[in-house]
Amino acid sequence: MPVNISRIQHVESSACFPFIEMKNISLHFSDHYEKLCVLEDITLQLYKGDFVCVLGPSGCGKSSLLHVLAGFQKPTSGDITINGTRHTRPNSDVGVVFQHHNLFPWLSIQKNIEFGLKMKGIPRSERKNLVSSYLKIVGLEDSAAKWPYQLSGGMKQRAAIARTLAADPKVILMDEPFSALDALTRESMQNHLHRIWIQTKKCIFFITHDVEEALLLGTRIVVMQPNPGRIVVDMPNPLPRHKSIEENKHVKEFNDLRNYLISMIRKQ
Ligand SMILES: Nc1ncnc2c1ncn2[C@@H]1O[C@H](COP(=O)(O)OP(=O)(O)OP(=O)(O)O)[C@@H](O)[C@H]1O
Repeated sequence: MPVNISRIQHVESSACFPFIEMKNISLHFSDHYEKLCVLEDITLQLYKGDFVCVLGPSGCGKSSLLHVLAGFQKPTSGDITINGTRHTRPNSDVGVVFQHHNLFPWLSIQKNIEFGLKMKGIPRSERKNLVSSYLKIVGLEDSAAKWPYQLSGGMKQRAAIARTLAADPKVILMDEPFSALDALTRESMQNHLHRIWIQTKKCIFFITHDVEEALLLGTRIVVMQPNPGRIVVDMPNPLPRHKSIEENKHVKEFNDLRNYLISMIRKQ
């Protein structure tokens, strides 16, 4: 069935109650010479189980929006609520995975994943069980005792994802987490993340420059435009979620959707 692009634009998510809501977010920076509108009047709702992929040209404000959502950056105006409570600073509801893993080099992989659980005061036996289950989810059961320097780039990023998952955040923010990886590792990481999302149904907010990656992973796709940074597309991804990434690449609509999204990214 051909994709009716006009029908899928700006469709509301089927779930009825957003558990993260960004309302009229603006972010301005100014110096002596000019005022820069990095984000202008952004309203976005995230629902449980959403995998939102954010695309847009360089400098359109994707990372800035993530920083505001993480609580790292105070917006100039607007509000964020999580489960109805105002969100103003970094906290354990929001986990972040960056482009470069930030594992502690002095701790084994197991201890890295355990770190947040220990901070939360979770008893040792429970910690052990949780760490093994997260190691299994990211496919690193055999690397528990290794040190970060002994792992490949993709394995380190998987360990960083496990560490974030272990803290049980309500939403995981990812800022181009695979962009430093080679093409093959990247493909394998996409499969891992797809499986992790199927297993955990965590809400994920994922920034990428790669339109295909967004189509293969996202349940929703958001496109931003610069000057000022704003959302121009917020659409559900019509590709079937039960299919594997490999199968979806061969679905007929895949190319139409990719071309549509590329045209929206380029449109000024
Ligand atoms: N602290 C800051 N002070 C001034 N300007 C800033 C600051 N942080 C970001 N900017 C500006 O905000 C704009 C958006 O930057 P941002 O990093 O959010 O874009 P992006 O879409 O993530 O870009 P990229 O895809 O290249 O990573 C840029 O013009 C950037 O120079």
